[in-house]
Amino acid sequence: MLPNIDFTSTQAYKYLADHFIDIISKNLKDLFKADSERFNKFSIQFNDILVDYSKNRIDDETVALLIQLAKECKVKEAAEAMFSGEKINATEGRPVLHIALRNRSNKPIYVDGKDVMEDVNRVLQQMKTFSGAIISGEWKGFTGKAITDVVNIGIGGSDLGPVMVTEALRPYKNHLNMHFVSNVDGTHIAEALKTLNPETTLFLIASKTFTTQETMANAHSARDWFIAGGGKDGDVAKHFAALSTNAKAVEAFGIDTKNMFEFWDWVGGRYSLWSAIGLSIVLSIGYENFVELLTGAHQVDQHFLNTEFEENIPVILGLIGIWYNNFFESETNAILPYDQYMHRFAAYFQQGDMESNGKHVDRNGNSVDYSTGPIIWGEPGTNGQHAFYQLIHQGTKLIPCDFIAPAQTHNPLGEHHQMLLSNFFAQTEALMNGKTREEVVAELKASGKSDAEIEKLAPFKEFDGNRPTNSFLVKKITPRTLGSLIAMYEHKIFVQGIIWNIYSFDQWGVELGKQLAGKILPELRTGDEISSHDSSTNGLINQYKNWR
Ligand SMILES: O=P(O)(O)OC[C@H]1O[C@@H](O)[C@H](O)[C@@H](O)[C@@H]1O
Repeated sequence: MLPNIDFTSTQAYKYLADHFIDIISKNLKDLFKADSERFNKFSIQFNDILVDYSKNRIDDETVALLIQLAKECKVKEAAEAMFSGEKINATEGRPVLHIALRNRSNKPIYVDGKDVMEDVNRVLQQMKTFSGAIISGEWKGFTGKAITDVVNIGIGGSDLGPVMVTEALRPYKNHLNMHFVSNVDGTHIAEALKTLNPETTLFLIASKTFTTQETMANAHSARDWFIAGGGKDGDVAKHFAALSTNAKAVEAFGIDTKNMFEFWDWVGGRYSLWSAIGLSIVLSIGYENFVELLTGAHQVDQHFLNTEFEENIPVILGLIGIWYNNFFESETNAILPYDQYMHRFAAYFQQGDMESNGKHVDRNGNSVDYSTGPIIWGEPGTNGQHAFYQLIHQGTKLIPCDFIAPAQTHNPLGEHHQMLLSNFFAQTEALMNGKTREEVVAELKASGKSDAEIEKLAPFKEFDGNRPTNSFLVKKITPRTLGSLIAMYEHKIFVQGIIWNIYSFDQWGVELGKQLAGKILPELRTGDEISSHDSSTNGLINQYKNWR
């Protein structure tokens, strides 16, 4: 059972509310000046990842009170409930066990009396054998040629994780060309198929439920293309595999269940890249590297479960997020990787975080009167600097930012990496320190501006600073460090969901639109004028019919 506590009625929350009034008047710059130990105190190194959270609007008391909050909200007990296979996803009646998928210790984890590790290891072995045959070229297509291209057809959690990881780990990739098709917009699959040869293409139909409209439509179009390209029904087994929890639907689609890679309803879609959904990752970087990814995540799982809150990265990150969300009333959180390969990291955690904690009903079924999950967004640096950082530096909104950068690049090229990292360090420093009126005036004077010009320009060139950041300095982006980073964010989201007293592992909010689209689709099939909706929806549908 998960705890059921209104965090706003805890002692810690009341103390934090008072303490907030004190902190709001303090400047980060001064906090650094006042405490030479601040960086040492407020940074944690975990293997090859240094997490520096010292540039946050916190002091010793803030951290102590936030930790008290986590304790009062029984975060540890909740983590233990998750790790031991309790059905903490109560609205779907399921355990939440992505941690079992990367449980490299193989310590048994029981669901309804059965050790799930047997199934986990069986499917991992199946993925190893299959990927080995495809990568080595031993697996032949219907005309006897080896596979050259792999198309993962899936959406949401069955797409974002595999895309993000295969992109982030491109330096580890083999000769197979990877393609990802998610959108039901026919353009997506049409463009992907243009360059492909049915004789040498393998399709992975990735869908937990195997009922998702977009994925099924794309899968059928891929199958039609394959048949039109010379494949026979009997050849489908050589070119289609399914990654799913739904064996019946896989069979009904015509995929041999021998080519089905199973996972289980205790794996949430947005937490599924560690499962059979990761087959495209395995095909791209090889099984050994996939195991490294799992190992990195497993190490963080153990850290999260066993480390005191003071040194516990996901707990600290989760609490700092709550500090901004519920006291500073910040609404968004930017994730800014200074690594081109990580360009889908923010998109991945848009689903990871927003689908998990974008809820306004607490675990009692009541509407909450506090703010929950933040809006997650971001792009790789330095591109973002030339686009939206203006608002982060000088806008009216407080935007806590996560900066992520590798110390070592996979592409040493002249001074590129030093330039990149100089920007990473500079941005967090600039956001913290800002630029005072005196500094601006001195600078303008030195550039020869008149007093009148200086007076006019100075307000626009001033930076308040005091803008918070977390810095993640990673020795190098490897399968292992990436696995660790992802798991840190996953558990951060968990910590926040527990404190907000919401269910982080369901996603009922995506259903209504799906239901209505299901009703509208038949209306679009006819030429009749539509009048069954509000006037806006009717108007749009009828104009669409006029124009199509
Ligand atoms: O893997 P499936 O069943 O096709 O689902 C894909 C996605 O479907 C969406 O509707 C869900 O909100 C996501 O959580 C999920 O990842």
